[in-house]
Amino acid sequence: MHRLFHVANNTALWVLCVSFLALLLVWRRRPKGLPLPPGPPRRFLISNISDLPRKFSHLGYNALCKRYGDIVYLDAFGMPLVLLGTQQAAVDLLGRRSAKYSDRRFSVMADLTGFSWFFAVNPYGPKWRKARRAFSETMNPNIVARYRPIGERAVRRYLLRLLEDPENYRSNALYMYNGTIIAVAYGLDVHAKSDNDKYVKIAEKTMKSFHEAFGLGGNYVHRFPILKHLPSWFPLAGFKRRLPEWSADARRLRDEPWEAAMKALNEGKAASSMASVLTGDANTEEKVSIAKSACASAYAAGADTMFATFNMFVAAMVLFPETQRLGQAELDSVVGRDRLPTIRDKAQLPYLSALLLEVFRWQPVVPTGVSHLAMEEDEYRGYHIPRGAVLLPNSWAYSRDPLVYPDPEEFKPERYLRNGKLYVGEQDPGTFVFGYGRRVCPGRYFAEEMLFTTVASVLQCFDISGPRDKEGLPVKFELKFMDVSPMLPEEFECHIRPRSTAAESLVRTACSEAEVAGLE
Ligand code: HEM
Repeated sequence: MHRLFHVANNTALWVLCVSFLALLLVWRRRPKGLPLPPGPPRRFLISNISDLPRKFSHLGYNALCKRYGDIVYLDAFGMPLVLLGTQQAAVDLLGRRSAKYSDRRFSVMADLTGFSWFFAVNPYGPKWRKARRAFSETMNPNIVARYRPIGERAVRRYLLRLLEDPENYRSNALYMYNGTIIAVAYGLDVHAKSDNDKYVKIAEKTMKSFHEAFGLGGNYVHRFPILKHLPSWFPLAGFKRRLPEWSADARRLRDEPWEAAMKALNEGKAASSMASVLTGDANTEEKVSIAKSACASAYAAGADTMFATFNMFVAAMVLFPETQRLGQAELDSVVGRDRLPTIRDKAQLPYLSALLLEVFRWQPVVPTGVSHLAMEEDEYRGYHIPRGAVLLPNSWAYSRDPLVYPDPEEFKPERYLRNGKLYVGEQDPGTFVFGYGRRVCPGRYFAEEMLFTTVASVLQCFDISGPRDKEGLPVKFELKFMDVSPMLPEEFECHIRPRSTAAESLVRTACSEAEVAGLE
């Protein structure tokens, strides 16, 4: 009796197990009979929510890919997520099949706040296409050359600030990139004593609101758009109480600098800018709105990313002083010590060009890239990718591929050099740090020029060093990062001093406000 009960019990268990496995297989098989990519098992009610990393998601996603494979499937409360663990998978899908993967996740927050002028968050469609076209018209490699004087002037002012206020090198750098984008987008010259300074403040405040709205607070609404119907007094509806402030900020950044640019244009005082190019054609309400979107998007996507990259450069110079010395030696022999370098020197500065490439790779500032949405179902390496799946690249993981980048944690500009010449080949970090396909960063040409000018000018005139002990000797320190987007290094002890009295006087001469004002 006891034995019979045992057998019956075992049989029941087997039947249960087999049915469960069959169910699982049916569940994971999709229309074409293909399975979904592998991934951690989904849990009852919470699907894969507990598998999603809470912090530094590039590390968590990388760990999942190491465990399950190049592409990994997760279910976030019904939203399919596909992690792309290798650069090959990202290029194959987001790049080569970009016709299928150029959408963005619908953002209810963009509509609620009015941030839908930021075309980076727009779904793939006519609105995005028009804004992107307008943006690219004013940011292609030929046009970018027109903005060089703006970038050079901003860098010169920054050098002066480094001399006079080296402790605040970070906040001054942020001001430099903010001001540069405002000048490029609207032709408004921004410096502390000018009236235009207020546009930097508007832009900073607006981006704070943007991150609040699209970050943690607004996240629930992204996931469950139905929450937008909650009354504002409801406990989970804190985002609703903030909406008026976020919307006002979104409007201000889109409208106020644009209006100032139009006024300057009408008075014949405007410098060449994105606005001055786009306004020529902006003869309907729709075209004006597109032009405003393109200009404000430049600020929203451009200033923080350049600022973050510059901070990674400073950290690299502190941690790898030999590369700093080699960069300076190249500058001394090619540019000399009597003038500042410009982008026109780049072709003669292979080591410095390689150094900037290595900054992009060593710590990608958008480590998980920007997600793309599948516009139709697809098949990849025998797996089914459902329509509406969110595809997440992982630039950080690609930058750590030891087959492409041996010793990936080391900062080695020489990776990109052959016989003293720049040789990028398959190692080009630009193929992942700026994203993919139809959504690839349209500001990259400008970013590369501006960052090159900053890096070369700072190294020409200053020595950068890190923490020291009581005897003044360098001490080792561990670089830590802030879990923000774009990613930033945590603040660390950093000393920035002129390389010589000659370098100091070069900065003062080149940067005197009078000369700066007459640069154009
Ligand atoms: C080092 C600096 C920069 C980095 C690392 C960077 C990186 C990126 C990345 C990863 C994307 C997403 C691409 C994708 O969806 O696959 C992106 C998009 C974008 N970037 Fe950049 N970017 C930088 C500088 C800039 C600058 C200076 C501007 C403007 C002048 C800019 C404007 C944009 C815009 C407008 C988009 C949205 C494109 C779209 O959705 O169609 N970026 N960028």
